[in-house]
Amino acid sequence: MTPTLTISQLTKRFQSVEALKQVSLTLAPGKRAALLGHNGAGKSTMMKIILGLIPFDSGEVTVCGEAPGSAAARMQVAYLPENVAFHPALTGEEQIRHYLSLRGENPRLATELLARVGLAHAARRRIGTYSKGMRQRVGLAQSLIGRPRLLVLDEPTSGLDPVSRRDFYDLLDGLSADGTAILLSSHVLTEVEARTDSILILSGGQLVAEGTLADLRAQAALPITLLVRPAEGRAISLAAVFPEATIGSDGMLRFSCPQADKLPLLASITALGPEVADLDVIPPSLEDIYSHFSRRDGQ
Ligand SMILES: Nc1ncnc2c1ncn2[C@@H]1O[C@H](COP(=O)(O)OP(=O)(O)OP(=O)(O)O)[C@@H](O)[C@H]1O
Repeated sequence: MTPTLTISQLTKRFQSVEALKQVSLTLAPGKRAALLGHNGAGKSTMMKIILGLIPFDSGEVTVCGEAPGSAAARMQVAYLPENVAFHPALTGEEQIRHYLSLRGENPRLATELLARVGLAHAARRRIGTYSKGMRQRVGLAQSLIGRPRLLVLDEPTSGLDPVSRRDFYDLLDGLSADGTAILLSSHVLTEVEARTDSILILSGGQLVAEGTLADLRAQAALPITLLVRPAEGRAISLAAVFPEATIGSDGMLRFSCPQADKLPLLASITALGPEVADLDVIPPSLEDIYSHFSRRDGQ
């Protein structure tokens, strides 16, 4: 299948700053990728290059096989900025009708687009009366004009409450099921963990990690944590058996062990039978994994 987005050995400099260094990635139709990275990692620069807003120094970028910024590529790509601004006096319907007309499409499609993003009930209300989540939906409806094959979303859920976030990702699921590829940046690691197909981590302009969360977890090989609750009155005797564990103020024994040692350690803990009241296995969180990769080049 031809990738929707291909980036190969992309490098971009701003005077002395190397904002992107030899970045390569592909995004297939219908795939949702999350772009993570510290402030200044190069996320916006990459998005601007994909949209054709700024030139790059070397490498290759194609959007549906076309050069970014070309008329053919622009027909296939849509962008939702983080803080999308609309004229407050326009209704949602007027806003979308206007942009449909600019794009040479039938303005009547506005009703369908607004219904698609769950705004049918408010289509004739002024945008000035909308909540932030509703404005994001207008932005998404606007970005769907012309059925783009690639959606570039800059922190699309920032400022949204958990329910609005979930609804927003539900919308993206529907679009990706229709074959739209989605590249979104976010700082909310837990939501991208559950709602995207792959995670891309930029650090200092380099793509330092790429894959599913399971891939990244395996690559990072971070230790897992085991939390053991001793049975009543057994904390001291249990701690004596496992000097490597630390005892928290809550009386729990905490183990940090490499993945490879997990099963043997579990076996030795469960072998103690009634000495142990409960046990939790806590894998490294996405934050742990993200920090691991982000720090690799000393950031
Ligand atoms: N027009 C510019 N002129 C000079 N330097 C720039 C310009 N645009 C970006 N940079 C630099 O390029 C690097 C990458 O910036 P970029 O905006 O892509 O980061 P980002 O990952 O989007 O950060 P944030 O999360 O803060 O938005 C930074 O060091 C930034 O200062």
